[in-house]
Amino acid sequence: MAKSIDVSDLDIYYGDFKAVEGVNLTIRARAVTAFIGPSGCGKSTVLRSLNRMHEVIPGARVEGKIMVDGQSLYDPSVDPVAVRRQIGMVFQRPNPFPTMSIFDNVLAGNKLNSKKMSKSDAEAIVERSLRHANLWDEVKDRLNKPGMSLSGGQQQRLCIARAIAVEPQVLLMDEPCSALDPISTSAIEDLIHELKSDYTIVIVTHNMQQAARVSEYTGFFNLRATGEPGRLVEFNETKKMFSNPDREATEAYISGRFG
Ligand SMILES: Nc1ncnc2c1ncn2[C@@H]1O[C@H](COP(=O)(O)OP(=O)(O)OP(=O)(O)O)[C@@H](O)[C@H]1O
Repeated sequence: MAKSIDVSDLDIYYGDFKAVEGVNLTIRARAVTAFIGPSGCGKSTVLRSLNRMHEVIPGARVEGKIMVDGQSLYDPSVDPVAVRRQIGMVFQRPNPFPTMSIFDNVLAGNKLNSKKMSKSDAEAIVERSLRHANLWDEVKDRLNKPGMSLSGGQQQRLCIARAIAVEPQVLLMDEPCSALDPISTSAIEDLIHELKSDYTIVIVTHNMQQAARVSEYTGFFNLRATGEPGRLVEFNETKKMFSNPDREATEAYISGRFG
């Protein structure tokens, strides 16, 4: 089941440094939400706070509230490892486990979660996840070859297969195409379109055309000045954001007048 996420009054710190201030937004289930904005405005920081990846950095902490389908993500009773299984992350650079086969890479998350499974269950999960990631036809005859033997675009789809093999409800993507060529980028964008019928997707991208192509909602983050915390300047439907944004600063950024 895809989930919605409600963020209120979110401040995020690295030690004493307040990196992000006062973020309020709702991420809809079964839709793609894009985060855009200039470098250093806190897009990745906010993204990482959505599955508690942020807190693995020493000194990093969050204030405010993040509710996932009505449950507080930062409640002391919530297990961060379980959160990261429900809310998966795909990173900028494809990061398959270098010593593992394609088959084992897909199952890596399931094994970490120490689910015992039969060979036939494992095969079914691998096939389903690779099909879902639009990679099955390209790799089905070489599942025992190393994950690293694939092209960059295939490796990124392998990482997406690994993320969805544990059946998360939300997929967070931090610039998933920035290390890929245009053809692989287009394959990932097609995949994002297909995945949104099952998942809630949040994508950080520097590419505004990509945000316009793949998302239904867009958040524009910005900094008032260097050293100030990042803020969410505007959150809107993507169509409106790119045609008639509410804020002057959004218009300036989208039209290339800064950033
Ligand atoms: N691990 C960290 N420790 C300390 N400060 C950090 C850390 N990661 C990010 N920051 C700081 O937090 C602020 C927001 O960074 P973040 O990476 O979230 O921005 P971003 O909008 O995703 O940038 P980019 O588009 O360049 O990736 C920046 O000032 C950055 O230097």
